[in-house]
Amino acid sequence: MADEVDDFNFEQRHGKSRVRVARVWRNNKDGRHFIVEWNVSISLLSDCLAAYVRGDNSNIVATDTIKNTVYAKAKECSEQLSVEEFAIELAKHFTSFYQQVHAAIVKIVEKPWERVSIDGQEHEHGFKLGSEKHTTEATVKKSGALTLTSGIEGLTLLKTTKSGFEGFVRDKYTILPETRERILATEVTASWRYSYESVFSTPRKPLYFSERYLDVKRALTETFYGHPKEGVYSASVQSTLYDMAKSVLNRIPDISSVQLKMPNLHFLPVNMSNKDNNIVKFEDDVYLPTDEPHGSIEASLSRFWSKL
Ligand SMILES: O=c1[nH]c(=O)c2[nH]c(=O)[nH]c2[nH]1
Repeated sequence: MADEVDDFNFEQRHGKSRVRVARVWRNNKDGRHFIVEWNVSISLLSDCLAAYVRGDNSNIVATDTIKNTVYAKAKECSEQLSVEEFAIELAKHFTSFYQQVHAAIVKIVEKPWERVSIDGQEHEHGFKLGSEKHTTEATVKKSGALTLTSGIEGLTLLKTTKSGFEGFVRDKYTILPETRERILATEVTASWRYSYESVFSTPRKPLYFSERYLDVKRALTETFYGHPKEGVYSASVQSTLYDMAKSVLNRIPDISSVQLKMPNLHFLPVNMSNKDNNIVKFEDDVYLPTDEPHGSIEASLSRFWSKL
């Protein structure tokens, strides 16, 4: 919200951050339970200039009310839904219920609770925490205009071979030897934008976006590792990142752009000797793992003809 006030430009938003909610659905027919745990942050763009410049709160939706709405809407969701659908539902509520709210931005991070299996049998109500997190951000305007992005945080991948780095710039400060044999490890942060531009045009299929999330994760990991036996050679983090981004856009038609951040988590060869002995001679076996410092490599890829 940009306003002109006292000869200044003024922009403001308010909301509630890190509202934590868990929702359980119980299937009384087969006894299976489902749980999600969400950390919700909401920002409202609203006409409430008077609160800032005159101490007049008459247009303010209290951030406490914003927080309560998260629990009320979670209660209302009688069927299991994706984190994206919940974000859109919340944002729609704020923009349609309050005349002074022009737009709502809802960000959610989902904790990766996964059903456990005991002796190969899926447990009805037992869950353990997985690793990577599913994120989303929905922005909804009063008109129903939507921008929807989703993401993965903390997808940590490693392969012990089929990676190298050669042919890079060599100058008076370069020490790094060229190699066709190294460990490749990274912690992927991905975000992608869906092409739906209105809350009225999103797919109605239950858990549609949860399925797309799994598709993206599969595209990223399969491309990183390659075939289970042969693998695939990586000439650099850059080249693997590009292949991963491309596979997301090639496999999932309703994603219009994807951004990947892939730090290069180094595994340094260990060579140790003193004046008498070679204690450890590196033979692609003993490494010093380190994440500090790490290479930082990021890029985004979008379709030419996406409606962005
Ligand atoms: O895959 C890599 N990309 C780089 O840009 C780089 N730089 C570096 O020192 N090692 C690597 N590895």
